[in-house]
Amino acid sequence: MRAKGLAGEITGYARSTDTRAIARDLFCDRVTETAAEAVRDADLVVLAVPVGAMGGIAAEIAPHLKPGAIVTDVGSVKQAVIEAVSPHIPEGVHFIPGHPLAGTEYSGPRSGFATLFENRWWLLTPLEGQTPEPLARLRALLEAIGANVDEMDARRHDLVLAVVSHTPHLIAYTMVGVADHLRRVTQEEVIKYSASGFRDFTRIAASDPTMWRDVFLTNKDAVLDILGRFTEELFMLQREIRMGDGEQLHAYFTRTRAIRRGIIEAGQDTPAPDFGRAPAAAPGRTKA
Ligand SMILES: NC(=O)c1ccc[n+]([C@@H]2O[C@H](COP(=O)([O-])OP(=O)(O)OC[C@H]3O[C@@H](n4cnc5c(N)ncnc54)[C@H](O)[C@@H]3O)[C@@H](O)[C@H]2O)c1
Ligand SMILES: O=C(O)C(=O)C[C@]1(C(=O)O)C=C[C@@H](O)C=C1
Repeated sequence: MRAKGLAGEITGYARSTDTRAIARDLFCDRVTETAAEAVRDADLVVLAVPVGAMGGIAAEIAPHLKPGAIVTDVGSVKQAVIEAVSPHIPEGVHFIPGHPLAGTEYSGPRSGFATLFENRWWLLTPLEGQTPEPLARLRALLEAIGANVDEMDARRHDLVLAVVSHTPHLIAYTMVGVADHLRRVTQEEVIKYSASGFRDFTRIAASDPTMWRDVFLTNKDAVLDILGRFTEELFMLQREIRMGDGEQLHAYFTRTRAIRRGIIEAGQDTPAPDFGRAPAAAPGRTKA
C-alpha cells in the first residue's frame, strides 16, 4: 500500500518494541504502544495475528473503532476467526474477513515485500447482510495492490484451504519429521542429501509454529476430513506398490501430471520468490 501510495497514513501496532521499531523503519508512518491507540480514527483496520489471537485483539480494539470503519483480517482460517471476532464488532463498523493466498515460510515485519500479493488470490468471506459499499471499497484496495479477489462462503473457504494449503503443510511437517527420526535412528545424515522435492518440504516445514498450530486447532474438522481422504489414497498407492501394479501407478501419476500442467496452462502458477537464499541475503525478507 505504501509503495503504491494507497493510504494517507499507515499506523502499526505490535507487542514488542523491537518489532514496532522495525515496522516504523520499513513501512509505518507511526507505531503505537497499544492496539487501541492504533485503530483510533482508522478507516481500515487489518488484523494480522495468529488465528487463535484474533478474538483477543478484536476485544481490545472494539471500543476504539471509528463508526463506518472497515475491519478485515488475513487469517488462514475463516470460520473460527468469524466466530471469535464478530461478537466484538460494534454496530456501524464493517467486519469483512479475508485471506490472502500468499506468504512465505518467514515471519515478522521484515518478511513482507511490496510485490507479495501481485497476481495472488485474496479470498473475502463476507458475513450475511454485508452492505455492498464497504465490500466494494476493500475489494478495490486489494485489487490495487495487485491481488485477484474472490468472494466465498467461510465454510467452503476452510475446506478448500484444508486441501490446497493446510493438509499439504501437515504432510511436509510429517515428512521432515520422518527424515529427522531416521537420522536419529540410523545416525545417517539423511537431510544433507535433500533433493529438490524434499527441499520444498523443508521450506514449508520451516513455517511459523504458532501460526500453524492455530491453523490446525481451528480448522480441525476440514483438515481431519482431508487427512482421512489422503490416508485412503496413500493406502491405495501403498497396495499398488506392494503388488507391483505399475499400470495403476502410471495411470495415477499421469492424472496428477495433467492437473499440474492445467494449472500452468491457466497461468495460475505464480512463481514464488527465491527461497533458496538465506533470509539475511534476501533484502526485505529477513526474519525478525
Ligand atoms: N505467513 C503466511 O504465509 C500467511 C499467509 C496468509 C495468511 N497468513 C495469516 O496471517 C496471520 C499473521 O501471520 P504472519 O505470517 O503475518 O505472522 P507474523 O509472525 O509475521 O506476525 C504475527 C504477529 O502477531 C503477533 N502476535 C502473536 N500472538 C499475539 C497475541 N496474542 N496478541 C497480539 N499479537 C500477537 C506476533 O508477535 C507477530 O508480530 C496469521 O493469522 C496467518 O494465519 C499467513
Ligand atoms: O508459500 C508458502 O510459504 C505458503 O505456505 C503460503 C501459504 C500457502 O500457500 O499455503 C500458507 C498459508 C497461508 O494461509 C497462505 C499461503
